[in-house]
Amino acid sequence: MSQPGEYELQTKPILPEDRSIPIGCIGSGFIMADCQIPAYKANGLNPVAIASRSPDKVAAVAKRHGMKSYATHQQLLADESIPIIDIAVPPDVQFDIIREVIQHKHIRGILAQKPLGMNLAEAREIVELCEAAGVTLAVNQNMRYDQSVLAAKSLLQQNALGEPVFATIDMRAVPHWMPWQERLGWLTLRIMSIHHLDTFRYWFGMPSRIFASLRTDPRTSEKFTHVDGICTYILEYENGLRACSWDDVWAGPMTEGAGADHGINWRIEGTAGLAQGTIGWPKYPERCPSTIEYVTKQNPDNWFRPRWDDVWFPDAFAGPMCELLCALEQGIQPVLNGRDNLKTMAMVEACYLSAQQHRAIDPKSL
Ligand SMILES: NC(=O)C1=CN([C@@H]2O[C@H](COP(=O)(O)OP(=O)(O)OC[C@H]3O[C@@H](n4cnc5c(N)ncnc54)[C@H](OP(=O)(O)O)[C@@H]3O)[C@@H](O)[C@H]2O)C=CC1
Ligand SMILES: O=C1CO[C@H](CO)[C@@H](O)[C@@H]1O
Repeated sequence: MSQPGEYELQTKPILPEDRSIPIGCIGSGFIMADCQIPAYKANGLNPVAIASRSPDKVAAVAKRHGMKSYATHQQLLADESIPIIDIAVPPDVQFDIIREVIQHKHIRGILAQKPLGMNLAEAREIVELCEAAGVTLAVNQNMRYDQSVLAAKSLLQQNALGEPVFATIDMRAVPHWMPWQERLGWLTLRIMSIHHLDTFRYWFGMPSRIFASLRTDPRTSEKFTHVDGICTYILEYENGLRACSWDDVWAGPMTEGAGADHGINWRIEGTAGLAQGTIGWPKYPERCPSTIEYVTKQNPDNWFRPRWDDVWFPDAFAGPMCELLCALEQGIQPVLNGRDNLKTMAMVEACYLSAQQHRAIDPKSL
């Protein structure tokens, strides 16, 4: 029974009516093999075939998940029974693959990985090519489907917190290493901060200005030169809201043995209430659900602490694919559509520019 100040919160994606639409997967690394495909299967979706660079690895992943394996993605794309393509390859490889995908008239939808392009200009080209080809493009900004992020969005949509005043994401955690990061010289902004920037945009819309300050990660700078190690940024909104995040992917000398006190906390303060939570992925492979707790002026002595068993890695990875399939069923654009994602890409670009020029940047001007 609900009490005053208690809200119905969404923590799961909306499933498509028809879950049997065949999905073809390109890439067989961690995120495809251990997160995307298991999440699709758990929700009754239908990933049928997979292809990537190394046929032996692909065959092993295909066997594990009961899928067909193709030796090349070109062979997969030629299979006219597969209208949906799910891509999870390094960012510098993604554009060429999308270019090939849209040559095939039977393909109706693409779920691409974040970052959509190597930079905003490339992401724009991808969006324009997909639009011209009539292929629906969605981007896998799946932090939006982290259960606590969805729950917070529900609170905001129901105006439970009043006008948002101040919001923070405090990350002290080391993301899993992807070998191509060294080749690209990227550590945090296009890898992890892109999720936090996208989450702020999902919660509050597009900011007017971003001020970012970055420094190198002392551990990674021994391996390769980068600018985006530990990243801090402040988003300024016209209505006075300030949202900021510090993405500390070093987390103290954690991996050098000084203890493992790591995690991610978020908090939204509004004129009528406060919500705060944790993000569970840093404990992966342990299944550690994200959390939320909130209190409002309607019932000031009562903190509500709804809980669930689902986790971001892997469960939340069903969200963007469900969204794409629902959008195709209804003949509309997914909320996570490619053109909309250009705003998130612009926010990332604004962070790079801001840090370089030591001034606030309006992402809408890029
Ligand atoms: N949305 C999210 O939460 C997350 C998104 N990601 C994104 O997903 C993507 C993949 O990440 P992840 O799985 O962790 O990375 P991995 O390095 O584990 O896997 C990359 C995959 O791409 C394949 N690949 C590499 N080069 C090529 C190529 N030239 N042509 C075709 N395939 C190629 C690799 O092949 P091979 O098996 O031969 O090495 C491998 O199967 C990245 O864009 C990353 O940013 C990653 C983590 C989380
Ligand atoms: O997108 C992402 C989400 O979180 C992961 C945590 O290991 C990152 O590595 C990744 O790139």
